[in-house]
Amino acid sequence: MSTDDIVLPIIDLSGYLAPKCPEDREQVITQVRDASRQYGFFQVRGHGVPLSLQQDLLRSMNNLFNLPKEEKLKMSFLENPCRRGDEAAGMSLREGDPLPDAKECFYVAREDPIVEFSGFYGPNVWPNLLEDDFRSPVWSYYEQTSQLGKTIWLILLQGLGQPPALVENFAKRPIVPMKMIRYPPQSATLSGQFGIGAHTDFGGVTVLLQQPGKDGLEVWHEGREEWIHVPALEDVYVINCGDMIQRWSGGAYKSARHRVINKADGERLSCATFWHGDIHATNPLNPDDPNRETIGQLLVKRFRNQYSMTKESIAQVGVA
Ligand SMILES: O=C(O)CCC(=O)C(=O)O
Ligand SMILES: [Fe+2]
Repeated sequence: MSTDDIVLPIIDLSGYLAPKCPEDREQVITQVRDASRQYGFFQVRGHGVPLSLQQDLLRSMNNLFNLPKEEKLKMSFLENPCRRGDEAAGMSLREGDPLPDAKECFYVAREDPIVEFSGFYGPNVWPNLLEDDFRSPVWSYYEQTSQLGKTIWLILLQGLGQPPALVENFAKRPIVPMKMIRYPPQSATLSGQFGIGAHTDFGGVTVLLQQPGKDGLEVWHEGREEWIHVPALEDVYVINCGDMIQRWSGGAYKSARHRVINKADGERLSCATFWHGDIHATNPLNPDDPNRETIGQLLVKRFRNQYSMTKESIAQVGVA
């Protein structure tokens, strides 16, 4: 069952990005803090990512996903040392779910010339498409949503009374994977199969674009024990906090469970930019936290079974 009577707040970020008076910023900081406390999720407009770029991204995603299967297989993320590239439909099975997700995905992340730290840094793979049909718009979009992710971190820090300067160390060489997703029509999925099954996001801030008009995202509301339906609105981003933020904020900010059941007639596209932080960074939400666990260590713990990591590369990240 999902409910339509709770609406996730829509926060206008222009009050933070281009304040007319100091109170404008304070107001956004308070709104973001309250929503992250209550839901772990909120929506934003006035975010600074041009609508035309969002549209270019969606077009580029169609160009990619419409390539022949064999072409996509050549870019399989399973063969890539940095887990960049293509994840075919039906590859992702969460513990406890009877069936794998119906979605297919393509991953890009920050571009570094050599593979380092178990592949958390390294080069991307790009499909054989004209520059303007994929790489160029996707990269501009990546950069813009990375910037937005960093801004949200900044607001979250300030919401807990931390100085904004803390974000700089945290953002030195941020790990920011981006996942482009295509969901098949619900009629093409098996009974009991989700677009993406219920999960929390692992890390920091997620900046999610839903293809306008293609509803499907639902967020779990603990108090009501109901799924909140999040409509796919044009030029509105969905933002949520991952497990790392919940842990580092001492539970002040929630990492809420969510899932996708494609409610659109046809396919549905979405794109998630996951802004984690520098691999060596520790808790910026509470610099006095006695636990000095780094982002790299948390990432290894979570993904060591999925990535093919050698002992040496794990040691590099600083995990025994
Ligand atoms: O496609 C969506 O709306 C949500 C995707 C998501 O939750 C994820 O990729 O972690
Ligand atoms: Fe998610």
